[in-house]
Amino acid sequence: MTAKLLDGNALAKKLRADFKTRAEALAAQGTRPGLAVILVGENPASQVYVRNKVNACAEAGFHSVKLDYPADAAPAEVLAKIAELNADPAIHGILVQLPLPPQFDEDAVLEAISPEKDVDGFHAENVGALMQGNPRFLPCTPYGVMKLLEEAGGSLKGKEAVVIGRSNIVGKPMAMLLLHAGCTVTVCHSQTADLGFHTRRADILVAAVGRPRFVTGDMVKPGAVVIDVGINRLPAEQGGKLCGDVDFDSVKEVAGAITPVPGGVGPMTITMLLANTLESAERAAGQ
Ligand SMILES: Nc1nc(=O)c2c([nH]1)NC[C@@H]1CN(c3ccc(C(=O)N[C@@H](CCC(=O)O)C(=O)O)cc3)C=[N+]21
Ligand SMILES: [Mg+2]
Repeated sequence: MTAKLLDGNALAKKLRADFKTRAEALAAQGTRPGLAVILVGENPASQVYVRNKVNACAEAGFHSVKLDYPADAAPAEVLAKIAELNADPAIHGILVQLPLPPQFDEDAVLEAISPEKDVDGFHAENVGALMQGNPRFLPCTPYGVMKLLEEAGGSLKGKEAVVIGRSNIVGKPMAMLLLHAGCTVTVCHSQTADLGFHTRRADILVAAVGRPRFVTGDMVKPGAVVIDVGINRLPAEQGGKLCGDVDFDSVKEVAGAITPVPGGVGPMTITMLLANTLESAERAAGQ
């Protein structure tokens, strides 16, 4: 292995210790950071993520509430709860776990969250603010990736960055953050003609495709920083374990630095959710 391992668990632990100190200081002045997480349905992966988020809050000294709805919940009921949380002074962040069941209009739900409490950064107002270079909340996964890149060291200015994936949650905001950091950014996707041509030019390569082990060593420039956003559960007959969008074994021999799965981007996503909730609470307390 030649690549340096970018350890998301270690960085998350360091950042969360600082958040805990800040949360306790804020609580001593009467404002304990509070997060509400809404989960609709019984998707087992979503249940794990939501439980991890709630546990992370408790460990950092945040208040949290978890609201569970059955898969056949009426959208109006969830929207009424969001309105209630928008007005609740003990809640500084509201997260509705995605995906939602088919009877929901996801955009309508995201727009119902107060932009001041939209700690996912998915509300149109916050997406627009990010585009303009005036962000209120950075979307947690791309925000976590920027922290990992900071940890990798070296300036981002003038670097070639390639993002594979163009989702609203990861690919698009990721490209915007890299652009703001001074990278020359290329966004690749399923219709990209010659993917390898682009990825082999990347000093920084971010994979958010949702296909297990999609990025292989031959697609990577020697010395590149490779960030794996993928979380794929392999079928039971292949061991049932988690794997990323990057073929770790071949890429680690070529890259200069690489994130593992698990233990890379995932724990940083939750960490930046805490960061946004804490920031929101600090703002609410007038700091
Ligand atoms: N409104 C909304 N906001 C989200 O931020 C959001 C969402 N919906 N829907 C689903 C995705 C996925 N996501 C993850 C968070 C943590 C890990 C994580 O902690 N992963 C661990 C492994 C966890 C495991 O064992 O399954 C790791 O990579 O080390 C993964 C994935 C947040 N998401
Ligand atoms: Mg895509």
